[in-house]
Formats: sequence, structure tokens, C-alpha cells
Amino acid sequence: MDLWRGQRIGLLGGSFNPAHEGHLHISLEAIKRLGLDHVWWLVSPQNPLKSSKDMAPLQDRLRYARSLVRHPRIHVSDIEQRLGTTYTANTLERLKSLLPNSRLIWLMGADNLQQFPHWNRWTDIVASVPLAVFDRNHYSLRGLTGKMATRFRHSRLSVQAAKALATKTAPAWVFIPLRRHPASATEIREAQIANSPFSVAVKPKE
Ligand SMILES: Nc1ncnc2c1ncn2[C@@H]1O[C@H](COP(=O)(O)OP(=O)(O)OP(=O)(O)O)[C@@H](O)[C@H]1O
Ligand SMILES: O=C(O)c1ccc[n+]([C@@H]2O[C@H](COP(=O)([O-])O)[C@@H](O)[C@H]2O)c1
Repeated sequence: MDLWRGQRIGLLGGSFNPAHEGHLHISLEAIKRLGLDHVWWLVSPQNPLKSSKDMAPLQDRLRYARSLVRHPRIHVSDIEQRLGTTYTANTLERLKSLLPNSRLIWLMGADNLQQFPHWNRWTDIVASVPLAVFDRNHYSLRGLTGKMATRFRHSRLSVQAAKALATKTAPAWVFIPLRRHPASATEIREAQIANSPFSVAVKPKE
């Protein structure tokens, strides 16, 4: 683990069901705008708030994510499976103890900023590592006026200070406005079902 000593590592947790260009877009922006050395895609065994019904097997999600990433600083990781964690608060505790000499930053899209207060021990997460939130279609306004943004408004950095985020002691977070990327795993799954030869075509009502 000393390999990562002194490195600034962005952690993009996700279902990646499937991985898509939106994940690549925010990862590249994170490297550039936050001055990160690496981004790890933490492919979640099972998001605690999502149904397991539509979730592809972890090995398939990992394999597809690995096939999509062609960047030397972006790494697809199954560490949550190996640690046996699904709650982010637990994952972060374990990673912080495994990587005491690295700077860890949690990365997420604005949809998760809005949903964040429903996460297990969410205030512990805010207190444990700096967070960077990326603009996303339909979600940013609600996220920025929501419970997390309001409660932790004094810990928010201006976007001009984003490069300093990795050096800050939590709680610290930044919202990164950027060219929004429209990709969504839900839409990809819906399109796959619609294009499946087994799907029943539904004729719109006249
Ligand atoms: N187009 C995007 N723009 C900004 N952030 C994104 C985008 N797509 C995904 N993210 C963020 O990447 C992380 C992992 O996303 P996830 O794997 O859930 O993809 P998703 O497209 O949001 O999936 P789903 O539609 O199934 O919820 C989350 O923090 C999510 O907010
Ligand atoms: O810890 C929680 O309670 C929690 C609740 C919802 C989501 N998460 C994490 O948030 C990350 C993004 O999830 P997703 O499904 O939106 O890609 C992923 O790492 C999940 O494990 C974590």
C-alpha cells in the first residue's frame, strides 16, 4: 500500500451498472480540476439503497468498466468486495487505515448530493474525507439547496479553491460546475430492454 504514499486519490464509488462515458468525463475533470494523481472506480457489490433486482453481477460490471477505461490514472477496483463493505462510511474507514499516507477524496455526481442524507452515517462520511460533487443534468439545483449542502455550507470551498481540496481537513467539499454529460446507466439499461428481441413492443395509445 506504500505505493500510494503521498498520492491524491479520488474515489468514485458507483454501481457502474453499466459504466459509461459520464463516469469517464467526471473522472477526467476530477484529475484536472482537483489536481488528483489517480481516480479509483470503486465498483460497489450492491448499493444499499438500490434494488438488487436490476443489478448485473459484480464480475460483469467490473469487466465492462475495465474494458471502457483506457487511462493510466483511472483504476477500476473491486476493493469493496474484498473488504466486505457496502456502506461508504465503512469503506472509507477501512481505506483510511490501509492508506494512512495518501489523500483520499470522495467523488460523486450531484444526484448523490441530493440523496446523501439517506446514506448510512452520512455526517461521519462528511467528517472523514473531503468531497467533490460534479454537476449533473436535473439534479444540481436540488442538491445545492438540500440538507447536506445547507448543513455543511460553511465547509464548502469556492470552485477557484478546488485544487486545494485534497490538502483540507474534513469537513470540506466543493461543487464543480462543468459541461454536463448526459449519460445515465438507467437510460442505457432501459434502451437495452427496449432493443431486446424479448421485449414486448408497447403501442402508444391513440
Ligand atoms: N453523467 C454524469 N454526470 C455526473 N455524474 C455522474 C454521471 N453519471 C454518473 N455519475 C456519478 O457517478 C457515480 C456512479 O454513478 P452510477 O454508477 O450510479 O451511474 P448512474 O448513471 O448514476 O446510474 P443509475 O442511473 O443506475 O443510477 C455517482 O456518484 C453518479 O452521481
Ligand atoms: O453508504 C450508504 O449508505 C450508501 C448509500 C447509497 C449509495 N452509496 C454509495 O454511493 C456510491 C454511488 O452509488 P450509485 O449506485 O449511485 O452509483 C456507491 O459507492 C454506493 O455504495 C452508499
